[in-house]
Amino acid sequence: MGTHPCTTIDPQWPTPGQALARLRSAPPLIQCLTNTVVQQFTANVLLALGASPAMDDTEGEAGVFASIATGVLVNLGTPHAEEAQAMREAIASANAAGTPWVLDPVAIGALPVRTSLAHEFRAARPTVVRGNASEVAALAGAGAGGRGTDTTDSPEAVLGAAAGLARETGGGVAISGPADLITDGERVWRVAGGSEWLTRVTGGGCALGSVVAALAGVLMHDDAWPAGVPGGTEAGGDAGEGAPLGAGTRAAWAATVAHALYSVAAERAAAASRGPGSFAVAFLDELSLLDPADPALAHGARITVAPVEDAEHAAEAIAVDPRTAAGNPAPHEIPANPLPHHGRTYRPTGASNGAGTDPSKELR
Ligand SMILES: Nc1ncnc2c1ncn2[C@@H]1O[C@H](COP(=O)(O)OP(=O)(O)OP(=O)(O)O)[C@@H](O)[C@H]1O
Ligand SMILES: Cc1ncsc1CCO
Repeated sequence: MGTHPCTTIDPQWPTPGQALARLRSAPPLIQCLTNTVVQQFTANVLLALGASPAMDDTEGEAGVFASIATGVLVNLGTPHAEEAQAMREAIASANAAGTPWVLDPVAIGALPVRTSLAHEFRAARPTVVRGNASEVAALAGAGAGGRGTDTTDSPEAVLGAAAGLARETGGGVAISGPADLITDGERVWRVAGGSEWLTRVTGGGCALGSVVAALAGVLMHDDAWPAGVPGGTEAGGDAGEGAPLGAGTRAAWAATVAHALYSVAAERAAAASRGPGSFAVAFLDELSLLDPADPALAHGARITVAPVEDAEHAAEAIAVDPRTAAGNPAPHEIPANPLPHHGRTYRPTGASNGAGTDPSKELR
């Protein structure tokens, strides 16, 4: 490859469409130890995509289940004592089996039980950490957390901390927001698009974690993915031409693919929705209708990449909206919410581009 590996997406890496085809040809079994609020929505999201969910968070059997699962989600939204113990079992079992697992540190920062658990689990080296910007910053030791389950930071502002976290765990770190940022510690992939309606349905981020677990399960041990491509050490670093593709880089790319699939389905659902209720239903429909051959699921359709050594430079580079590039879909106009919204104007937190800075796209 003549080009610096940090600024290219290798054409040999599976596209979102190819990854989706592989997922559907052999549906991954995804164990979700997740919060009580989002269990059904999460299971439905996985089913709609083509994966097979199982919400086994029972102490004494969660570890047994993790030994046969394709991927595992550990989400700290409602971390009761028994579930916390089940999480320990599942993580130990997943690590022993080499099964990818995703940590979603929901609302950590000020809350002691989940914050302590998140740091305990971080030391077990999650394949992917997925959270909103405040959650990722808190896990990286660079922030005090958000407002409950909502972020008070932008993904761009916490990118440097996220990259440090990725280098420490040797995995990928994914930050959701108006545009999603995913890093392996060396470079950052930006996924454009999506829909603000995802923030108005509970579990928009939590279910995304399960989709990341599904794609990591499909792609981490994918034989069709060439092993010797530029860029990547064990920790995801840039080892140069011909070096083995690191686990961290694979994890970050699997997470990027998951975010791209999610983003396309959300945009299409938003176009067919009147509000959060119809959006949630349409989103499940659109996930199931995703077509692997759709040009919107090619590499360049919404994914851009930049080096992360200099986080400021990376934030600048990725601030260029790739949707203006040839072959990309026009950004979807989010319809105004026709319902009164408790007399307040909803402003997406942490917006630095796209819908977040366009007042015409506010939900009122
Ligand atoms: N302003 C926005 N515009 C478009 N998409 C958005 C916006 N904010 C978030 N999203 C999308 O919503 C999804 C969930 O991200 P979010 O940051 O809300 O997660 P979260 O806070 O962890 O969610 P939760 O804890 O409610 O499950 C992601 O797919 C993200 O891309
Ligand atoms: C609302 C809520 N409370 C704890 S977890 C959760 C789901 C969204 O994160």
